[in-house]
Amino acid sequence: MITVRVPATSANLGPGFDALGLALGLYDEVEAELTGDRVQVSVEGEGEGELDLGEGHLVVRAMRKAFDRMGMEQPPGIRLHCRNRIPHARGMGSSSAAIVAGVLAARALGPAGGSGPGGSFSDGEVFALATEMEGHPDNVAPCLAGRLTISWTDHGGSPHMVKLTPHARIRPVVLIPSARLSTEAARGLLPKEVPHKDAAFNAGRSALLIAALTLQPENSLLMAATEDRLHQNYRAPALAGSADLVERLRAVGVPAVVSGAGPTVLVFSTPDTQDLIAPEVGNDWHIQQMDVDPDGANVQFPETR
Ligand SMILES: Nc1ncnc2c1ncn2[C@@H]1O[C@H](COP(=O)(O)OP(=O)(O)OP(=O)(O)O)[C@@H](O)[C@H]1O
Ligand SMILES: N[C@@H](CCO)C(=O)O
Repeated sequence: MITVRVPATSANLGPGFDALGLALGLYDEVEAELTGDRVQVSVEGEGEGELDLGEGHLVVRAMRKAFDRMGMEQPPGIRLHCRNRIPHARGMGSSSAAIVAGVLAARALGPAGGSGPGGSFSDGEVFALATEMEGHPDNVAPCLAGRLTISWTDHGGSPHMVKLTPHARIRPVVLIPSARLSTEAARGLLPKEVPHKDAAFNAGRSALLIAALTLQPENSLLMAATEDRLHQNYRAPALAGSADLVERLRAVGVPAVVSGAGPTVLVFSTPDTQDLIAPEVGNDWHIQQMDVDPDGANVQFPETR
């Protein structure tokens, strides 16, 4: 039996739509083994009593895809125990985490017993398969690698990433509501085309954000660098309270954005702004300061536990 640990992630970070992502110190753990003749899934925490416990479970679906991709015969029996802490459909990368967990579990339980770079299923192939299932690389990249990632897809459709280290002054804070919003519904609100001036605006802000998060974490730069014109306004009708909260926080000088497809709000707090957050946030939100996860997903084999 192996255990896969996968971090929550926040994508977009304001202007970096489908490109930027941050790994957070909140983890799902999946114990997996090949056994018996059927799929048995148990879930503890998020999704308990809600999720499909058979072939339809997202981790199982990702394992099946990975076994196919590795050219391995499908094992009839899979046993999973999932300890879920990442909230679902809140913009904290729960689906990417489940997909990455499944692909890494399948690789670890597959013929090569967990091939790394140069093995029969490389890290690049893991990234590509997880991105194909998720649809975009911005949550998958930090989930696999940790820290702050810039990800993109080349003309052949393969994903790539660069990993950066956020400055130690940056303390991410997430404000999590109880309401959910599926990524699919949130993507359905986006227009097919945007004005050129808005695209240019976001290009500049994204570049500035990388500088502000890694080199110059000054609040005035973070405020400008977290402005967005490509997705948050279009999604505002479905984000109701989150859009209002982002506006209220920004009005008092706190660099707040919608986390992923929402509705969680992400703040890049610094020692200068951390005390400004709580007074703007009502009781309906769970406030959590987060560490940045440094290393991304990992697999523990029995001998390493
Ligand atoms: N640990 C899990 N196990 C099984 N299914 C999961 C798990 N996590 C998420 N899912 C599935 O993915 C859905 C949420 O995915 P969705 O892409 O809508 O949101 P998200 O990944 O939480 O947010 P975002 O992509 O904006 O960060 C859940 O409703 C559930 O069906
Ligand atoms: N970039 C994605 C992240 C959520 O999966 C979006 O905003 O739709």
